[in-house]
Amino acid sequence: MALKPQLNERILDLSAAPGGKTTHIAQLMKNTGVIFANDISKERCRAVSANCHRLGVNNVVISHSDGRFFPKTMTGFDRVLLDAPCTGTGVAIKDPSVKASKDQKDVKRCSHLQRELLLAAIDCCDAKSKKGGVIVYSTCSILVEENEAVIDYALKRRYVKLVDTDLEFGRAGFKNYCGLHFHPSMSLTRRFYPHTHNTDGFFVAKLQKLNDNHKDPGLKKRKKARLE
Ligand SMILES: C[S@@+](CC[C@H](N)C(=O)[O-])C[C@H]1O[C@@H](n2cnc3c(N)ncnc32)[C@H](O)[C@@H]1O
Repeated sequence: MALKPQLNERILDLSAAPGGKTTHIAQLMKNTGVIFANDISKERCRAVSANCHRLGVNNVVISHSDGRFFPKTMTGFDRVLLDAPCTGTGVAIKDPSVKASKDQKDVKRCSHLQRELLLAAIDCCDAKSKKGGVIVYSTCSILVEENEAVIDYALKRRYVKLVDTDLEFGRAGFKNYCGLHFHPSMSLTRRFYPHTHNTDGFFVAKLQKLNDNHKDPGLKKRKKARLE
């Protein structure tokens, strides 16, 4: 797992239901430390609770709130996972209805929400954490709008850098795509395809937080305009 949780850490799973990854993280942490498992859906939070009980997990605190506002409640996590809500284009092989039920509006809506959630995930993470300061972003979509474009947006707004996912297979993320140009480090992200890797279509990026400030994306342009 790209998140690489360590014993006794403070972990946040920002959109956690039904809890597949939360319970796996708990297992890797041998039930030590604490995992905050949040999801916007109260109904789906019940599934997180049921799965934790079923698997003997006892280091999880479950909350249901809109992850975009989570930094207002709590920050200072060693590691944060955002397994983001997405169009699910990567699982079309299992659920062909995705192909007909999603349109460009859904893609835009998801991409917008993913950007907001990723900034929130970064803001919840502690850049000074001795062991961590790590954020993992994943989707089960293969669309650039939901993956590289979201990461690129965050790189411009927060002090984070892409690091190796340590995953042994998968293709490199796109640095350029249909006239869009992303940060050169985008090759550190990983794409997975059903026809190549015999998995669901999936995307994973790992970010290291460098400091807790926010970047001002318009600053360079304004400085340049002042000099001209
Ligand atoms: C891909 S699923 C997460 C799957 C989970 N990581 C697992 O392994 O079981 C995405 C989740 O995001 C939740 N979600 C959607 N919008 C959200 C928001 N604004 N804040 C928090 N969670 C949200 C959905 O309810 C859904 O459960």
